[in-house]
Amino acid sequence: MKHNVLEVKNLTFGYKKEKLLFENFSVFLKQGELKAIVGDSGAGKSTFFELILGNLKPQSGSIKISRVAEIFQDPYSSFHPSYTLLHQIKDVAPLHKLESLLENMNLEYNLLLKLPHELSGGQLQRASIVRAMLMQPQLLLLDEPTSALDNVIQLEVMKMLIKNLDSMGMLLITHDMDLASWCADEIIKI
Ligand SMILES: Nc1ncnc2c1ncn2[C@@H]1O[C@H](COP(=O)(O)OP(=O)(O)OP(=O)(O)O)[C@@H](O)[C@H]1O
Repeated sequence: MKHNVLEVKNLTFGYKKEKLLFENFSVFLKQGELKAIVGDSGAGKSTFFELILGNLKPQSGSIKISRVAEIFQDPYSSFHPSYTLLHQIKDVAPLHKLESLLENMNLEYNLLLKLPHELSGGQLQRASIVRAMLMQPQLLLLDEPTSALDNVIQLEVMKMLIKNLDSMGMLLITHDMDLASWCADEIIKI
């Protein structure tokens, strides 16, 4: 039986009491599932991730999460500019799985010896996926992970992410309905 890696029950939250972004909102996510969160600008998508990560407190309801990692929109913001990628990857997790992950993500080891700005956006986003995977999360939060990349690379990066879906659940924020329909088990509109 696949277990829930995220349980959001009857969540109510608003920055101001008179303007609630979520009212009795529930989401359950299992290992091996990918659910997409879509909604207009300002609907509360990023706020939802902040609530899941515990950076904001709900007015009511409960949120239960498993070990979590996050991949951001802009891969350059995921890494410190003045240290090599290898340095920043080995800081988060043991490296024993590195070789197969690099192969999986189609990345040369030598690229890890470079500084972030020496890589292309697509290469760097793949490196940030390698780092997230090394953390062996059970829940992976993806906030527009491919929006800073060009169209061809977007699909390639999403395919590589999905290769890892077996061992975790993924929640994907996206504006791209085509992408959501292509990869998600369920689309949640907020
Ligand atoms: N710290 C804050 N204090 C007060 N209001 C906030 C705060 N952060 C966000 N908001 C408001 O809450 C609403 C939801 O913002 P949020 O960033 O979650 O939306 P979003 O769906 O992620 O939008 P986008 O698609 O544009 O990134 C917006 O109206 C925003 O102005």
